Amino acid sequence: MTPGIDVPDRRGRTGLDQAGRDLTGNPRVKVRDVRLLSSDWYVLRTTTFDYQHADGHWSVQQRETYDRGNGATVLLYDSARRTVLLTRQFRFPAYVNGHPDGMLLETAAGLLDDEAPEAAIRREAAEETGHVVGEVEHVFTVYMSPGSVTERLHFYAAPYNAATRTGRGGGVAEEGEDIEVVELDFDHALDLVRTGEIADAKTVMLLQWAALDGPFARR
Ligand SMILES: Nc1nc2c(ncn2[C@@H]2O[C@H](COP(=O)(O)OP(=O)(O)O[C@H]3O[C@H](CO)[C@@H](O)[C@H](O)[C@@H]3O)[C@@H](O)[C@H]2O)c(=O)[nH]1
Ligand SMILES: [Mg+2]
Repeated sequence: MTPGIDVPDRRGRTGLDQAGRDLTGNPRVKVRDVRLLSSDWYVLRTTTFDYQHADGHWSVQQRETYDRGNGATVLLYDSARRTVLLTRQFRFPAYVNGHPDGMLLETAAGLLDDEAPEAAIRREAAEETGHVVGEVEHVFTVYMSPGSVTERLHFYAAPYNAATRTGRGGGVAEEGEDIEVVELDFDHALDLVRTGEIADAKTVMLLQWAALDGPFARR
């Protein structure tokens, strides 16, 4: 009996070794085996598959995948005041890998929790920043780290202003979240990308999109 496979793990999941076994979309890939390495919070698997190379020969490959589900993020912007609303929170994985204090400036974001991406991002924006936004604009949906992490991240943008503020934000305290809401002048935010002080991929992508194609683009 293995938690996460035949009996529930601590988050109630079973069958975690089934992912990918039924894939048929790519005739050059035949999944042979899926081994669950960890399901303590998110899920780590190693998958063995036959892979047909471009020259026709087959080889056996093994790849670890880290599965934390899918996520969504939103750039909150105020065109009239030329500002954006970001969050600052402690990120241990960044801290342990060279970030000076692990306090990252990021666009509001979160995991989907079985919701549709648009519903999830409205909930996360409200929880993290205290703003209940109206229409959200879909920007793009991308794989953030396709060699190892399964996650697809859905990107959105939405206007905010004094009228959309309904609470203080800060995240869900019971989940251990401790999030500071940070309003920045848009040009200052772009400067922080240049200096490396904004070092979170989704945030860099949304700020550059806003300058190139979004609300602050020169047209
Ligand atoms: N106990 C426990 N809790 C965890 C663990 N990992 C995460 N959590 C909790 O799970 C929740 C995740 O918060 P969300 O707001 O849903 O996700 P996020 O971490 O902000 O993720 C967003 O940013 C990521 C980094 O850029 C993105 O990868 C992700 O797609 C999303 O946009 C938080 O309450 C966090 O404390 C863990 O190992 N153990
Ligand atoms: Mg979050």
